[in-house]
Amino acid sequence: MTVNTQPTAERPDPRAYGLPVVRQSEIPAELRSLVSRVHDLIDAVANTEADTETLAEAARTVEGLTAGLNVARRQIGTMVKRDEDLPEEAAEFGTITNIVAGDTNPAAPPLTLHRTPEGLRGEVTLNTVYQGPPGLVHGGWIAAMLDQALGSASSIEVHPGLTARLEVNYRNPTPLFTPLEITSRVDRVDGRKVHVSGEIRAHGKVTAEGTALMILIKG
Ligand SMILES: CCCCCCCCCC(=O)SCCNC(=O)CCNC(=O)[C@H](O)C(C)(C)COP(=O)(O)OP(=O)(O)OC[C@H]1O[C@@H](n2cnc3c(N)ncnc32)[C@H](O)[C@@H]1OP(=O)(O)O
Repeated sequence: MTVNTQPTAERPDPRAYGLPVVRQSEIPAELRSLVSRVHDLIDAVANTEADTETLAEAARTVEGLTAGLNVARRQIGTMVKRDEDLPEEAAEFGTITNIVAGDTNPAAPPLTLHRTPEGLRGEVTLNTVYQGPPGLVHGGWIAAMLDQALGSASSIEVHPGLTARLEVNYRNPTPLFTPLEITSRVDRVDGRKVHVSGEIRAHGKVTAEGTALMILIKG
């Protein structure tokens, strides 16, 4: 595999690295439903003031469910192939349990990013699971969402890479329970170094800006 340093339709295939690949459209509706319900469960657990009997019963139930699901576990590094009507050679991949965007991760919001003429764009609304200061998104989570958006810009528009440096400017508080717009783009490509930038906006106002240096993975 060669590493391309200019925008290209070619993508490395994770199967060449021994990583299993699941097509996004083949994730069972039952699993998507479970992920969504556990996402809500995390929020309920984080905020419950139920009585101790209810809590103890819930803990027993969840323990039993966890044991049942652990009977069959995915291989670490399992990838999901996104179905965006792209030709096979331009297919996009992501880790299926990615904490920000993973299809099967109940702890992920999840953040879905789509191509635009300017780069990538996504929308997400966060609940108290992602809370830092009262009513506001945790700063580390803001950095995580920007890392994902900036890394995806490199991956989709140039080639997959790893974040070597990430800088975040927190311009305004980022509110919970508010649609957040996340945008990112590639600014410059210099050999294996890809310079990317992006923003988070609430009600059209920038709450955080990020710039990053991605280093393209070696082929
Ligand atoms: C599948 C799709 C996924 C899309 C979304 C993903 C979003 C999430 C992204 C992440 O969170 S990645 C996880 C967090 N990042 C890491 O764990 C990376 C840890 N660091 C490393 O593994 C290596 O340091 C790294 C791969 C970044 C670079 O090591 P290499 O050995 O491949 O690169 P090398 O040291 O040869 O440097 C290549 C060039 O980059 C430059 N460089 C490397 N690290 C740098 C740095 N930190 N700052 C500035 N420049 C840097 C280096 O000077 C050199 O420049 P020149 O070509 O001009 O000589």
